[in-house]
Amino acid sequence: MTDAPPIVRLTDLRLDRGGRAVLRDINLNVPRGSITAVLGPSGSGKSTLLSALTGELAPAAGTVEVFGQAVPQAKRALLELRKGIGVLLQGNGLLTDLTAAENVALPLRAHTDLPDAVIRTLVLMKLHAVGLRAAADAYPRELSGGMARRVALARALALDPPLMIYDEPLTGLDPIASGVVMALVRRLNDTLGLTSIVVTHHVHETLPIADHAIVIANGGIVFSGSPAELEASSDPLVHQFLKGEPDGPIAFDAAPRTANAPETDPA
Ligand SMILES: Nc1ncnc2c1ncn2[C@@H]1O[C@H](COP(=O)(O)OP(=O)(O)OP(=O)(O)O)[C@@H](O)[C@H]1O
Repeated sequence: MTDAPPIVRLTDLRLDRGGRAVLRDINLNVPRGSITAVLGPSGSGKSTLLSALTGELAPAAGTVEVFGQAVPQAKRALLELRKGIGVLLQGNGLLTDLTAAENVALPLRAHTDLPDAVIRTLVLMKLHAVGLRAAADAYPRELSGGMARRVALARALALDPPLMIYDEPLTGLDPIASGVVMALVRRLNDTLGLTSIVVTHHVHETLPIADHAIVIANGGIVFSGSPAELEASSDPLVHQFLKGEPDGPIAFDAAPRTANAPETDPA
């Protein structure tokens, strides 16, 4: 795992939103086969970082490489790259008037010319992988929140992407469903030979399945290491984040919104 080139490599990356730097000096290698947890408080820039991986947001400085190549700006090349990235977005995004199977089939219909029978077989395989083959003909309203999340996961896996990105996969799930989803993330990663990036503020549910963790706060990476190192860290920033304390070196919700405001000043 460590000798192979990284699936994602971020070098001296700066990302701007609304005319100001949200993240700066970001350096990160995501090794093939690993699960990396990207942690950080609300508004710290986790979604912004994901946007750079999928090419929605171009770097203001530095580079983003995925599968060994710089993320392209040209639309066609970008679409090609994105086929290799499965994204599980917050809130599932399932179409309510389609069954679970029809939802999972959507990327296959959009990106392949496979005959219906083959698509049906592939869809059932994906649903089986998330433990929901029996729910193929159910509509989203007939599924629990956790089941719907797993259908969305099957859909994200439809095109066999080597890289999976999870954006807050546990939002709205109870502790049991959360445990099921996180165990599934680990199992799919290992059995399908994937590489996974999990963006979340659900630290305690995510660390047990992660190989590597980074914490984003105050515009940069304030920790990078193993989950055990994270939990043992005595860094006040990390401590404040892990304990969810409102007062400390992380300026919660204090980022100025205007383009010209100084970036470190509390609002
Ligand atoms: N389109 C935009 N225009 C201007 N500012 C933006 C835009 N999108 C995000 N931001 C700002 O960038 C910062 C980082 O936002 P981002 O959504 O990446 O954080 P996050 O860590 O994903 O938060 P959350 O956990 O709440 O989803 C915030 O200060 C936010 O207000």
